[in-house]
Amino acid sequence: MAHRNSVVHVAVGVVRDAAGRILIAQRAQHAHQGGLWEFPGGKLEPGEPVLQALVRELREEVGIRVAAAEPLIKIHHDYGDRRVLLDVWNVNSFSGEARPCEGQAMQWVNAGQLSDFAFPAANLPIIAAARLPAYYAILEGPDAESIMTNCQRIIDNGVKLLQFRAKALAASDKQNVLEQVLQQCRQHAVEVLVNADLDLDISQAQGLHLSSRALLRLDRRPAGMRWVAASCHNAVELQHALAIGADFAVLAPVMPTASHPDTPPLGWQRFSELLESANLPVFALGGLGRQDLALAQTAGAQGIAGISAFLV
Ligand SMILES: Nc1nc2c([nH]c(=O)n2[C@H]2C[C@H](O)[C@@H](COP(=O)(O)OP(=O)(O)OP(=O)(O)O)O2)c(=O)[nH]1
Ligand SMILES: [Mg+2]
Repeated sequence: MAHRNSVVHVAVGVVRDAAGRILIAQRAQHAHQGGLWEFPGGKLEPGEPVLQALVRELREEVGIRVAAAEPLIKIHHDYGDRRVLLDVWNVNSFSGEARPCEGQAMQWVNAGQLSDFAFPAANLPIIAAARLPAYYAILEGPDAESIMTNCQRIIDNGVKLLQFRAKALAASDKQNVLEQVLQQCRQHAVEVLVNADLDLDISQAQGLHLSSRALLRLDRRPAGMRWVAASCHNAVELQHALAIGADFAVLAPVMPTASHPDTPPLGWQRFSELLESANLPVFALGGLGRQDLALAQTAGAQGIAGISAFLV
């Protein structure tokens, strides 16, 4: 029995096959959170490094040999009868065929199907993280033509998630340009979140992106949206994003950036500290490029967000 005040550190794997399907299993009825679905994994043994525990647990529970894993997200959760730290890793590289070694029910599912299964409460942000890509592009430009050119460049760079910000556009052009962007993105299966400050009809978009000011004005998640995201700069804003039920946040600026020359950058150390208690997928923004992805993930990020990062 775990001591009431100790935190149970758990290594968890989001295992993906070549087709991009994710492996889930059902927890034994008598176990903690029994009967619910989970990503395979288990408790670290005393003194055991987390990656070693991940490799051991995935071998014991589903019979695969992990070849490589990258950090996805860390979740702190208090179940009342137990406090856990879920240390979640992406596993895209493994050998052997997954099988239910402990007699548990097991399935490969598409990321979009994850919400059809009952998971423990702590898993909500893990499911968001598993569904989200590693890049989030912010679409800006001085006029309609440059916005459409930038949109195409972002798509050509393989980005699948985009925020329509377009702050500099004339108010009368915004709705029209948004519609063109939505059409272009739809053809390439790119999801679009619209910045809430633009005050547009977003019924055809996949989500809403809240500026930090818009975030702090809300006390609940806007209804009817597939994705709700928020721009954050500090712990208070991150906490508020979590409290209203946002799916993910963008935390900025990590590095010095030309667009906000007067804002002191957080740096990776502070960024990483803020993520320790975020319990949400968080993209790193500010002075970064696609080449910073591994660094960002090591600091606990979902990935990289940027304006110019995806135009080159
Ligand atoms: N593996 C896993 N555990 C999760 C998830 N979500 C979640 O809240 N948990 C919790 C439930 C448990 O309290 C804890 C995992 O412990 P566990 O019972 O699986 O540990 P274990 O595999 O070492 O099992 P055992 O040897 O103690 O039987 O983390 C998840 O997605 N995967
Ligand atoms: Mg387990």
